[in-house]
Amino acid sequence: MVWTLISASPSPYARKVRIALAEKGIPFELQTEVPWDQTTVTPQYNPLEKLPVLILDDQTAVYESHYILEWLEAKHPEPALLPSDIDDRLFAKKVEVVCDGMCDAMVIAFFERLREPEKQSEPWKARQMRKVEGGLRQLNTWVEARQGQYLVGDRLTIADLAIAAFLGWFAIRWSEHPWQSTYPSLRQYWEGLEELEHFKTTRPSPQTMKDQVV
Ligand SMILES: N[C@@H](CCC(=O)N[C@@H](CS(=O)(=O)O)C(=O)NCC(=O)O)C(=O)O
Repeated sequence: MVWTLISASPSPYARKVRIALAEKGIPFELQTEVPWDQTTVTPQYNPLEKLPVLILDDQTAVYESHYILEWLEAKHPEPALLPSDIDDRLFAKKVEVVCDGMCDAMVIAFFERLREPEKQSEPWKARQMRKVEGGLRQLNTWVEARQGQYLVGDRLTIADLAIAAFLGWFAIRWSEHPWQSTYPSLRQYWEGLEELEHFKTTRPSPQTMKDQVV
């Protein structure tokens, strides 16, 4: 029996896991859902009602993308998606923290904008977008300091998966944002990753939400 990954077509969090499973040669069935619709089965597997969820042969579930990646690294260490040097490992995880946090801020801002205009909080939206702008500045600084194609060391790591997952999603979620001209090094690094086999096959696409969320 193969594992099942509950995913959503735009999900940057799920894309990290889809790439990691493919890089590690682990077969899995992709179950694409809209977690915001009442038809979703996500809550049956994750009390936090969030995807991605990796469902194992015994129907137990692994959830929270950063934890799923840590779990995969522990259970299927080859090929490694974390460097062997402990400081490089911790740095790769720090990069994932920033990218996941930028995704979280974008999700909060997205739903704030779904409220009636008079119910939207401008300072709350501004606070979320500051996190995205600060995160982009930080990613660009890190990318400009890298040695080669990858962010950490000379091989693909979760840092690359996290940055590409955020930027790929951001590029469709907020296509008019000027980050690609403001940060040409970040764009060039991201474009290089998107040419890799398992990045090509996991490109994000928009989803249609049926039910009211906020
Ligand atoms: N911290 C979580 C965030 C996952 C998350 O927010 N998933 C969204 C879907 S998507 O934004 O990735 O497309 C979700 O299931 N949201 C449903 C909910 O929050 O109730 C992770 O890293 O896995």
